[in-house]
Amino acid sequence: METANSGDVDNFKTVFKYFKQKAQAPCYRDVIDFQTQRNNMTINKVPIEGFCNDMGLRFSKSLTVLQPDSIPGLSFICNPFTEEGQQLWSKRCLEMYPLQPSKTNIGDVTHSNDVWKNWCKSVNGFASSKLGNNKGQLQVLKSSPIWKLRWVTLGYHHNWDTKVYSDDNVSLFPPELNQLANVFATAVGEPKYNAEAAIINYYHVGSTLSPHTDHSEKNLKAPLISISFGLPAIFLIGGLNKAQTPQAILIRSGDVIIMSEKSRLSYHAVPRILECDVEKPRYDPKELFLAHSRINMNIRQVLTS
Ligand SMILES: O=C(O)CCC(=O)C(=O)O
Ligand SMILES: [Fe+2]
Repeated sequence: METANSGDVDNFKTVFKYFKQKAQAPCYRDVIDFQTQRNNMTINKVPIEGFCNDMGLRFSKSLTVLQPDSIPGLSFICNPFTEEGQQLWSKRCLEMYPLQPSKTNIGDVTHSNDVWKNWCKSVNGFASSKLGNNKGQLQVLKSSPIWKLRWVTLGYHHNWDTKVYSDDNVSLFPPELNQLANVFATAVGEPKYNAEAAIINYYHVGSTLSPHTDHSEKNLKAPLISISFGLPAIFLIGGLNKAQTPQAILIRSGDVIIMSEKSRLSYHAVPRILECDVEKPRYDPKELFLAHSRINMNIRQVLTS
């Protein structure tokens, strides 16, 4: 049986370092791509009638939930969002969720709404000056305060030092995000799911998220729901200890991962954000941000009932 600590072997770290390396591009042959691979997995078509209004979801009748045999408890939904739906949620993550009463890594600057406005002003400047050069646009993005945004917490604010959620540190969870999380929770048989906390992670090419488990929630049975937009990423998921060699999964914009049962407490990480060619300059602030970044909404239920 697996224990929480099985000696000092850290096979997770080896795989993490392999995909993180900059010296040469890793080989992606063994990375699971749910868009093209359908062997050795359960495929569930789950009815979701009555749920989809205003949520930006593509399917009005059912969701296809993929559950690979090799990762017990993990469910994957290939981008269920419309193009407009992706824009809507990305806009919320950039314009709305970083404002008070959220907490962010860039503190009070964001509270005054200046960061986003400043970025919009720069992009409007591109349009009027016809700054049609991708390199130039990326340069401006990198020097904008928005580039420093790394995380936002919603609802029960995750305390990064104590790793404890407290009733003294909680704000209203966005109801529309709870509604969206509930669609995905229902699709894996958890219709009573109540989203009470979320970490929104912002990544750029070169950013990583180290191997960890999420176990601060009082309720360790309710699934973790993870929704991503923007650049693709490699996601690693292992077992209850770091000795288990993790599997690599390709996540694209709009993809949803639900970690329940055994995978709820499994080690996971993001070793690499994949760069994409930006063919043409962008003149929309959120489109330009997303052409060079990845946003992940990581949603949790904290309480037991
Ligand atoms: O960015 C991701 O895909 C995962 C984020 C995550 O694991 C977390 O926020 O705990
Ligand atoms: Fe996590």
